[in-house]
Amino acid sequence: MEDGKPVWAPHPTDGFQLGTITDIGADTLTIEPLNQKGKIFLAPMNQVFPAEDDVNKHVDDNCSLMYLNEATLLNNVRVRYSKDHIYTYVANILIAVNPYFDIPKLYGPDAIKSYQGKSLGTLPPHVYAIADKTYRDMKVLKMSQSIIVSGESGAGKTENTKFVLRYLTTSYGSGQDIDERIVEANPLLEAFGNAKTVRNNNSSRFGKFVEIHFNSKNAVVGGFVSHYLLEKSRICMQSNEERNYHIFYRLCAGASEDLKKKLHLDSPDNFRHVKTGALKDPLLDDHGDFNRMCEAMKKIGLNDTEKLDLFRVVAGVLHLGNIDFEETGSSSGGCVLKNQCNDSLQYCADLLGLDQDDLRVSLTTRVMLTTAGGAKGTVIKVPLKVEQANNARDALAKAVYSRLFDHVVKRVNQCFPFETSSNFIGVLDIAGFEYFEHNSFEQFCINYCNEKLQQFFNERILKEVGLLFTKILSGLNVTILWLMDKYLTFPDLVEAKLTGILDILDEENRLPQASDQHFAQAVHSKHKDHFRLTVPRKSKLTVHRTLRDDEGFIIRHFAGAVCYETIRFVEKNNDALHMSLESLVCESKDKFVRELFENSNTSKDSKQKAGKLSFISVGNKFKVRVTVKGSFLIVRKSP
Ligand SMILES: Nc1ncnc2c1ncn2[C@@H]1O[C@H](COP(=O)(O)OP(=O)(O)OP(=O)(O)O)[C@@H](O)[C@H]1O
Repeated sequence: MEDGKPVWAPHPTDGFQLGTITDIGADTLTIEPLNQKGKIFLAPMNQVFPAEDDVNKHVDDNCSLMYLNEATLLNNVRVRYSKDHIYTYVANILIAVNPYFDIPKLYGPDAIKSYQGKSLGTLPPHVYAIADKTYRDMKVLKMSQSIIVSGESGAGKTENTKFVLRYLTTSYGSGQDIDERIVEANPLLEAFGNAKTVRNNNSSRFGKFVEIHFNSKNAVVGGFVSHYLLEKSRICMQSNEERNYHIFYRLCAGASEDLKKKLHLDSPDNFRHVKTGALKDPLLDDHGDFNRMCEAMKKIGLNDTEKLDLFRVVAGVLHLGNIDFEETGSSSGGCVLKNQCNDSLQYCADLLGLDQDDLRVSLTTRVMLTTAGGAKGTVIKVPLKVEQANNARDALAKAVYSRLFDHVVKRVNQCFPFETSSNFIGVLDIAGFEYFEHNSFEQFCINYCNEKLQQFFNERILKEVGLLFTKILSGLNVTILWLMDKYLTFPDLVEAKLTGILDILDEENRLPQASDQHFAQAVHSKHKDHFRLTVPRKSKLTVHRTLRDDEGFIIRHFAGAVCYETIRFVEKNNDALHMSLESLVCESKDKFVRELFENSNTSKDSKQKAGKLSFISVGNKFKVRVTVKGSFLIVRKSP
């Protein structure tokens, strides 16, 4: 840092502020802010960085800055964002800042045309440039390529994913129906898999990997969508300012009177599974979105019967949620349906093709086969307590809706079939990093996936840079030492066999007296001195400091520390549906519902046969291995 020249020094809210150094201490520097003369402050020496000569000038590529440090990189992105240049390169990685408004002409047909066949850097940074580079790499290298879109929730991942798909199908499509279908599949997927959250009115609550397939002449021939881990807990419960999946509200708002009558639908206020969250949002147009979704369904080739099948099951889940139980008061314990729920039971049973009485019995009892004593293999019906029946009802709702979502994705895939393909371009868009005042199992799973992706990113980039350095420095006697311990400690905390948080939780689920408190205690005792884990009372926020050690834990993620409240972790980690309910839906009179549960292997599970409510771990389904080749796109929320 040169004498008298401006530097970037830490700022409590803005990240960094410009100032000059007025004094130098042993470990600190005295800084005088440029815009607040005389208001000097001390800053740690390693957090003060040299500034560019002209801080208002910006460059397309962060690598072209004279000084490369956190402050200059951020400032460049900020200056560009203020001029509506939302994209910035870091070599062949693209940073995108969410503008939250439509920037005129940024994505129009002319823009698409202008980026076709152009090398990265020829034109201003753009998501189209990344898409085109990926396409050219696929063509030249004759290898499939992938783009990873990463960023916190609401950063713009899904929007940019859609721009990539639109660009590739428009530029390199075969000009047939299929190009449009690949793009039009999104409104349908989003209707069933997206929801309003505190951070994003259209938040993806599932991960997807969209492949666009090309023939030997490098023209689009079809597509394929893989989906991961729909957030099931949302189907039965949402926090105050959030909503359930869009489709529930859209159907209530947009269905014709005739359809509403058929499905016994009225306002969402009348359905337990949707009324817990925010019902109305002035920015959401459920009626209009219903019509847009129906239009998209038509474009991708869904007929009226298929549409009705989907809507029928959605309505069935809504009515199921309205079934309530009360104690029988008899000595055998158990519960019965409340009288006022008989209509809901009937509607749910009719819409899902179930026998009303069978549904009633399956919700309030579970079937067990005796395994010891008396006549082994005798079927007995065990009455459920109110809480157990509530859990059974919610487990059924989650199972039916998630099977429906699987079907939607499968049906979407049938809309752009291809017989053979030479290569594909894949775009990975997973639910983004989340951090709220209260964070639960859902945030833990989502953030874990994001952490894995970040880890892959770090390893890949460091490896590439390492190889480059090794090449440059070969011949010189230099050892390259990578300080990666901070990244490497994450997997053993979460994934390690037996001692990782996911295995500790599974172990808890298997205990006869499983409890959230015991789980949290086990996490702390097994990772007492782990760099990434600490107890809630060490949080910087008062709200977390009130939690006891057995009520939560803090994980230091790559994107910041998050305090997880462990209440209901055990319950949320269990995906099992008891045998009576599973067999009931598997044998539905309704062909569509029956098919949703085809290949349902849980019904054949031996533990289920023994009559136990088996445990199916949700957390374990999140254990991921990311092995992708290709380009990166990092999206950021606007400052
Ligand atoms: N490039 C853009 N231009 C205009 N608006 C945008 C752009 N990117 C994002 N937005 C706005 O921001 C909202 C949130 O973006 P998006 O849904 O893509 O976020 P996300 O990163 O996928 O979030 P999540 O992880 O919650 O799914 C969009 O609904 C849109 O209104």
